Amino acid sequence: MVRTERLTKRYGHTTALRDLDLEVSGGEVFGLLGPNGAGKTTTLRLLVDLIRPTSGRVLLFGEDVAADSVEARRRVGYLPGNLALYDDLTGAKLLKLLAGLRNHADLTVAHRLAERLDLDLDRRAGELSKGNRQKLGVVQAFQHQPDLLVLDEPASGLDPFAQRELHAAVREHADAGGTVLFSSHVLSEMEQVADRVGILLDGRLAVVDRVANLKANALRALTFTFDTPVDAGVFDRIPGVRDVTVSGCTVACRVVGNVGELVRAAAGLGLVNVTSAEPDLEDIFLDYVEKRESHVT
Ligand SMILES: Nc1ncnc2c1ncn2[C@@H]1O[C@H](COP(=O)(O)OP(=O)(O)OP(=O)(O)O)[C@@H](O)[C@H]1O
Repeated sequence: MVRTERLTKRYGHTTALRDLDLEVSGGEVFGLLGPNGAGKTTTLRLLVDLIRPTSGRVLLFGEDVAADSVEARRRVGYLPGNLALYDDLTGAKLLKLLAGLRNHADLTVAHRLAERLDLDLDRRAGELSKGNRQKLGVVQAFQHQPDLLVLDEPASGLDPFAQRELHAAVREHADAGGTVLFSSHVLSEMEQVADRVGILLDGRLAVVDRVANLKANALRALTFTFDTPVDAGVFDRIPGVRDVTVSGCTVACRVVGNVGELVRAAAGLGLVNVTSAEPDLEDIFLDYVEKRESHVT
């Protein structure tokens, strides 16, 4: 459905994206994850041919997007990161206008999704709150039931209820054979909905993997508090545990994989409290680099 070949975009001296090779199949939800400025928006805009690459190419449905195929464009739904709406139109009129531009008269899907997201289509776009504007953007991307959905940070500004409905709609779209590419800063969002995740850092695709693999292989930071000071050696000996630091009654460490043995050992030492931090993107990326280098040497 989607294939990029050495896709590169430069803005003056800034390389926003370099040598991206990516393939996404029908029925797949692919999440593009990365910090600010990593190149996510650039990638998605290249995919929908809003901007053209410096080098490399994008194939959608087996066809080069630069070929300007109207047929291929009809099969794509896009939610831009910087959503612009006609503020004087109501949601219903705006959706009708956009559907008309695509020769798509049936608004049933749009109305159903608006209802699920709790979006009032009778209000003018200019009167809508940020989150409700975002919902309208989501609905216009979905409304013609495109084969490919390209969504730039779709959950941004949505309340938890609307996020859950959005994620459900994304899953349903893929389960019906459609393809979804979406971007986010947040790993936990990927966990709920993506089949595979690509991590972009400084314009490079650093890792592509299933979410479960990324998480299972990531180092998790744990902090234990005990009722009396403990010996760090107990923790050092547990497989997968590293970077143990002790400060009074508190022990901090990082652990890869199963935390069962570590937690059991801690429980036997007068444990008062334990906190666990989600591995962040940078940590996951660094783990991968570390592992790759240790394979090479
Ligand atoms: N039109 C432009 N002109 C010049 N530089 C640009 C332009 N668009 C993007 N860039 C630069 O390209 C890089 C990638 O930007 P991009 O918007 O793709 O990142 P992003 O991952 O979507 O970031 P964010 O999460 O903040 O939206 C950044 O360094 C950005 O400053």
